[in-house]
Amino acid sequence: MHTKGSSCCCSFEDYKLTTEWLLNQTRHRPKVAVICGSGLGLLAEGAADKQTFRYQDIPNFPVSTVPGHEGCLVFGTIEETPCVFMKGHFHLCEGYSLCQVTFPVRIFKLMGVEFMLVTNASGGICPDFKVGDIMIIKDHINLPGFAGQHPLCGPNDERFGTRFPCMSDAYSKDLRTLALDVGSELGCSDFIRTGVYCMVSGPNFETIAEARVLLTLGCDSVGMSMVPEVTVAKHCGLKVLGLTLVTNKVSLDYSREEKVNHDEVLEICKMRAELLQKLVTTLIGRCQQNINRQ
Ligand SMILES: O=P(O)(O)O[C@H]1O[C@H](CO)[C@@H](O)[C@H]1O
Ligand code: HPA
Repeated sequence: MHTKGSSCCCSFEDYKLTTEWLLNQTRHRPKVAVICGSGLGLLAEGAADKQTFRYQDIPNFPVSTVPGHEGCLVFGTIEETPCVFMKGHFHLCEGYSLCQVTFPVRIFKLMGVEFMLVTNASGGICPDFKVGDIMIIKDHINLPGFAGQHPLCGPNDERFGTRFPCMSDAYSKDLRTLALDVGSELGCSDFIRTGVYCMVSGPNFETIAEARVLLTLGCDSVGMSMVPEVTVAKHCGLKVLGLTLVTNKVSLDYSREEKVNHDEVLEICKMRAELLQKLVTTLIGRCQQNINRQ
């Protein structure tokens, strides 16, 4: 794997090599992939028959450098659904190219994954949002993409998808409806929201002027990840659900004294991890019913 500007630096052979390595090391054949954002690695704990690989031991895999990202791939089953969990993912601000950030998504596709559930932490922009709310992502704004930092820039490999993919339905409507239903069954409708997520490159949290711009643009929450993975997943035909945990309220007002920091973000993730795990586990069971019906 080599780096070439911001465009794709991985060849089809790189993806194939990693996929074959994993398929040779595990008997699991995942249908669902779950990407666990900051402090949300616990989501993998509900899986049975687990097999774990550290990122540094997987050929071509980047390694996690952000606190709260354990850096391992966990295969297992949830209610008989074969799954793979990424305990930790990669960020542009760690210095990775977007091709490296999204590398695992194409591995999942080549392994036979059909559904991808992405979770992360974000700051609430919508004034109605409260800390601890879980937002089902309806749509996103790819702010780095506006500036040419886009995971699909560079030569297009038709084996993954078309040159100009449609992104108006990146987040599956069926899965969003399912998530709302499951949330209501679990009695957490009060803090389940739906909205538009915006990705910024980070690593700094937003200035107040930037936060006001995001509000004007129609963003409900803001974070430093997820959009590249979702874009690449949609490009290669995966069905995607995005859940973001609102870990802090983004300051829109110069008189507000609170200052956000990553420890606080991890603290809120810890507080909500058990509930998110229940939500994700139940959703995976329902995805299986969907797979069986196909
Ligand atoms: O997106 P995840 O990995 O959850 O991490 C979130 O938490 C970090 C900030 O505290 C940022 O990296 C933001 O994107
Ligand atoms: O306020 C935030 N801004 C950007 N990313 C984040 N991740 C958690 N909270 C935030």
